[in-house]
Amino acid sequence: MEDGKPVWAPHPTDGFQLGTIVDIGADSLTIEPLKEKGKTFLASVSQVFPAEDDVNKHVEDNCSLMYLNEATLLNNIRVRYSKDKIYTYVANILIAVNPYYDIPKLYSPDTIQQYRGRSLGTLPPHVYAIADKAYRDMKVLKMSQSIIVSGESGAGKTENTKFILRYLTMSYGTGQDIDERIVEANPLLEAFGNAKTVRNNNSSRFGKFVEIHFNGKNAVVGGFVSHYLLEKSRICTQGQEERNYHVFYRLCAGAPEDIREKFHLSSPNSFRYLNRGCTRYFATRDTDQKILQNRKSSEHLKVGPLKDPLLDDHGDFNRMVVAMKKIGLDDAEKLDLFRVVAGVLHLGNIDFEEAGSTSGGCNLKRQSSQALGHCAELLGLDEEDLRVSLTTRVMLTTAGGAKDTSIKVPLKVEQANNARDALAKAVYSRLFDHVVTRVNQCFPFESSANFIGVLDIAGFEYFEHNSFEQFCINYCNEKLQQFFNERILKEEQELYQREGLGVNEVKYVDNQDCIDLVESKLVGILDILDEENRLPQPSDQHFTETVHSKHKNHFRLSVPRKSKLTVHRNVRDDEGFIIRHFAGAVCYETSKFVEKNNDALHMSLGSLISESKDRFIRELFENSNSSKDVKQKAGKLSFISVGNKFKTQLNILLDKLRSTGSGFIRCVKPNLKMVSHQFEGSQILSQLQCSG
Ligand SMILES: Nc1ncnc2c1ncn2[C@@H]1O[C@H](COP(=O)(O)OP(=O)(O)OP(=O)(O)O)[C@@H](O)[C@H]1O
Repeated sequence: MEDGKPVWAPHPTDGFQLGTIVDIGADSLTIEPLKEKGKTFLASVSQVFPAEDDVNKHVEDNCSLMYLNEATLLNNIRVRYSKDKIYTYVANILIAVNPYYDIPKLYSPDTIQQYRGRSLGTLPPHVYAIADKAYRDMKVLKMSQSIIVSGESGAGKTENTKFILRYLTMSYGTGQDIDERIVEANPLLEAFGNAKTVRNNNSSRFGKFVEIHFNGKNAVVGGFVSHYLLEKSRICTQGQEERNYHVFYRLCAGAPEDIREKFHLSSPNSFRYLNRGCTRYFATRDTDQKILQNRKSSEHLKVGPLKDPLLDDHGDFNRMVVAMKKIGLDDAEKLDLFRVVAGVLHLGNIDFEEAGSTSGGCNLKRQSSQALGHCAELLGLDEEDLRVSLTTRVMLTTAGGAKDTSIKVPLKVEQANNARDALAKAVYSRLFDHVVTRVNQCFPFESSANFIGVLDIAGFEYFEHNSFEQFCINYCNEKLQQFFNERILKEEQELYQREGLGVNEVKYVDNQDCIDLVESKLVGILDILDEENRLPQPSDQHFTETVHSKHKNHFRLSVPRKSKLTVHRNVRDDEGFIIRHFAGAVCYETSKFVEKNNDALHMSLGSLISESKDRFIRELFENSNSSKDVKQKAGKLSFISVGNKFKTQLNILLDKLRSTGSGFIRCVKPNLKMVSHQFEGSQILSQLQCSG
């Protein structure tokens, strides 16, 4: 840094500000901001960076900045964003800032045409350029390719994924039905797997890897979607400002009268699984008038609809129906899907009260009988069987003279509530699996030469309270970061060395120890959790204590009281742990880890649902709780591990990624208000740091 020349120094909201160095201390610098002459502040030497001569100039590739550092990179993105240039390269990696509005012509068919077959860098940075590079690499190297799209919730991963899919099918499709089906599959997946959260009105609550397959002549022949970790807690409860999955509201708002009657639908107000969250519909002024008054919640009637340029529950219902038709679902299949969604809503309305006898059990509340009837009817169950299965649990005796005799154990109100919610989660998540399977059947291919896969999965997450969901997603991000390091840093450096280029070694932290902490056999956190689940009386506390005792001096693990944040210091040692991730330390609260790690229904519910009179419901539960299985497992604790299933899926995914060429897109959310033209520097900086 030269004397008197402007530098970038930290700023609490903008990330960095321009200033000049007025004094140099042992390890800090005194800075005078350009905007506030006469006022000075101290900054550590490591946080002050040289500025470009012209800070209003911008470049398409950050690597061509005179000084490449955190501050100049942030400034370059800021200047470009102010000119609607949301895409910027860092060598081959694309940074994409969410504009939160439609930039004219940015994704038009003409633009698609322009990028076709053009090398990276010949046209302005664009997601299409990354898609085309993947295609050309696939063609030239005769090797499948992957594009990893990452970023926090609301950063634009799903939108960019869709742009890639549309680009590839439009540019390299055969112009046949299959191209349209690949694009049309999205609204369907989004209806069942996306929801309004405080961070994103259309948040994907599952991860996905979408493959587009090509034949030997490099034309599109089909597609395949793999999905990961649907957020199940949302099916039963949502935060006050959040909603359940879109399909519930779309059905309530948009279903024609005959469907509404058949499935006994009404406003979101009247369903427990909806009315504890936000019950308003997304609508425009016009579409709001199309929704019948008796389908609107009191909240909606009072404050009006939610607004989002891309969402409209009434219109989206019709679009969803059209998408179903286009991908080949007939009317009966469509009604099957709606029926199960409605069945879940009625199931949620079943309430229990203490039985008032000495049994310690519970009964259904009288006013729940209608909900019970509707639910049983829609899910093809016997009303009485459903009542009994929700309020009692069957156990087989394992010893003594009466071995293998089944006994009915009454459930307490809280246990019955849990059983009901577990059934709702199981039914809905099976339904979601079915939607994905069905989507995959609609673009089948017999064989393919290569594929281009696009990974759209949640980025690193840390909130004030973090649970099993964040634990899984951050474990996934550790694995992806390791892959990124391997691909971008390690392989590039090896190349430089091979070619004898004197490039300074870029240091990065190997995170294998963190991955091992989670996934090692027996001593890894996932295996410790499974072990806990198999105990006769598993508990979150015991699990947490075991984690701490097995990894006492692990560099990556510590107890919550060592946190820098007060909220975490209040968490007891047996209530949580801190993991030092590559992107920062996260405190996980382990309450419900045991429950969330188990996908099995209790025995009575398992056999009830898998023996439904309804063919569709039976098919959803095929290969899971078959009655034979259940009987065999009787006496033992039924347990299906969520964590280890995810680990297996993730390892398959990573093997796949390692066997393909790769491209990376880092999506950035410009502000927390979800509005256009607002660049909040400091939080963007932390996203860039999180992405390594
Ligand atoms: N390129 C874009 N142009 C216009 N609007 C965009 C663009 N990218 C994103 N958006 C807007 O931002 C919203 C959030 O984007 P998106 O759903 O893709 O985020 P995400 O990273 O997938 O989030 P999540 O992890 O919650 O699913 C979109 O619904 C859309 O309104």
